[in-house]
Amino acid sequence: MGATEPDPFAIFHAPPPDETPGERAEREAKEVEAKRVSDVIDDRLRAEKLALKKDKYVVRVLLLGQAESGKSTTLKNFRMCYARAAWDAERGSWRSVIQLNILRSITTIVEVLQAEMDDEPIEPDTPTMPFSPLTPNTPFFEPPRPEPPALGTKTHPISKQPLSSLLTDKHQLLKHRLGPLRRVETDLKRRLGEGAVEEVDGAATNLGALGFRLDPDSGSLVRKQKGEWGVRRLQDALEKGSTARVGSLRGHESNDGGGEGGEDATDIIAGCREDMKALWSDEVVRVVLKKRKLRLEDSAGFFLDDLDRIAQRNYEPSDDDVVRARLRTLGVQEYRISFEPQNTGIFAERIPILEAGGIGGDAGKEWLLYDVGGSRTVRHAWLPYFDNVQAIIFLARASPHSPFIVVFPHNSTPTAVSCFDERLAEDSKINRLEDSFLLWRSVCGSKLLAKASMILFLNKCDLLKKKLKSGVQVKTHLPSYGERPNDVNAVLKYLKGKFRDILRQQSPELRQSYFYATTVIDTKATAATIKAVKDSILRDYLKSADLF
Ligand SMILES: Nc1nc2c(ncn2[C@@H]2O[C@H](COP(=O)(O)OP(=O)(O)OP(=O)(O)O)[C@@H](O)[C@H]2O)c(=O)[nH]1
Ligand SMILES: [Mg+2]
Repeated sequence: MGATEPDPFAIFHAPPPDETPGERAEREAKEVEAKRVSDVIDDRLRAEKLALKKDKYVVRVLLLGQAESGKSTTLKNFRMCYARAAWDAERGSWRSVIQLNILRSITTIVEVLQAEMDDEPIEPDTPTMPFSPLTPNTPFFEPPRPEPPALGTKTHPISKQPLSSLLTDKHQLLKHRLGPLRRVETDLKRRLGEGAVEEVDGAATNLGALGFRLDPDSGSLVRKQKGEWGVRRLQDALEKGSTARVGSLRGHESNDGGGEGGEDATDIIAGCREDMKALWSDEVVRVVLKKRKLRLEDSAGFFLDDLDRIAQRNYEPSDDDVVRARLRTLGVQEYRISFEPQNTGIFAERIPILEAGGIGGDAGKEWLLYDVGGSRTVRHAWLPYFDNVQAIIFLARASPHSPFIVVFPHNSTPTAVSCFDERLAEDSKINRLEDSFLLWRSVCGSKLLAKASMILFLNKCDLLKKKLKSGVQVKTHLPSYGERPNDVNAVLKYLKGKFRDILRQQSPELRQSYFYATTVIDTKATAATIKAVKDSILRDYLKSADLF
């Protein structure tokens, strides 16, 4: 239509010929309002379109796997490599988590000593889940079922050997002097946990079978729930934890665990450094721990060998400390990482081509990484995140694991420690591995995830190495392992084969897959793995989006 031609619709918009000045004012006001509303709608549509366009180019990666398999630790490695500024800003606030990890170890030892002094019997071994054949399509997001005791599992108490004669006034004194640390621990727990205390996967630790719970008011463990804590919003928890102040060791209760009059948790911990060191280095204490099958040095968040460095007033966590710190994830944590083209290898090569073609110049720059809680009770929270996922990084523990629960009668402190007890280890290990296989099977078989690349980390290779070196025979714990060599490479090959078979059988369609043997607390080695993973995810993403 030419610019000079009359608008045929103008008649519909024209004011009535007999319009009064009042009507005119009213009409004009209505027109202004209509225009405003129309503009708002247009803006919103534009924003939505832009967001949709941007969203299309966001790479979504989910970290999945059992509890304590190393998901959060892997994510820490990612952030250390590719979100350095945010990582540096957050590092200091991990101090309270590391302190809590230390306090947990100390109060556990104190509890053990008390149990030994009281000549408490060691509880019978925990009944374990019977090994069942892998069932196709087993849903993993169901609430946990109570676990029946293993068929034919014998429970006979470990013989009582009172060490009380070796426990002297020195131990009483240490116990007395370190006793108040429990209050600091309680306070840190309360702050870091933000009341988000949930029941934990019984299958992973056998605690479900025993039934413990963490009392949110006192922060102490009582039967029927679990002795760890978790957070929904990590940053919030870290911030709160880092400001923890507690009542003085000399007596008065803290107000909400803190307040102006309280001592800083760091001061109290620094003040107890020599006593904590004396406790941990005491030979009799080591014998008691061994007797009660507590291998703290192999447990998550172990820092007792670093007390000289960490129990200081001016302690600042190092990268390695943060990587080794243990804070259980509950719910789903989302992390955004923006990759800069110059640092992204394959991505850097492709960007000019993509931009020249005018398509998806931003493709693959923005990543959303989702870290989830791995215990059975929180797996239901994974499902809403399965949509539109580019890759799954699945963490499985390479190390045969036999959680052994020591039950303390007073104010119970259950501790799952990776150590081998011949009787228990066999069942527990198989169950744990079975759970991991079932989980992997469910993830591989999910139709929602059919197009996602699958990346498997067989993690905790350092522990595997350590255990094999100590003489543990894999076939004892995993009968199907047969007569294969009892060395790291053979075990990894065997596990990889199993996981690969499941992937092939269960995947709804052909997909990319990658397998890595990892020790994600080794940040240097992991940096290389993470880079390879990033590049392959990106390559697959660009291919799938027809941008490559
Ligand atoms: N020795 C050793 N420890 C590891 C390794 N990977 C992780 N850890 C430690 O194991 C503990 C548990 O790791 P997380 O990353 O918190 O486990 P997760 O899978 O996030 O566990 P949830 O949050 O409970 O699901 C932490 O204290 C880590 O430092 C490893 O390769 N070797
Ligand atoms: Mg985690």
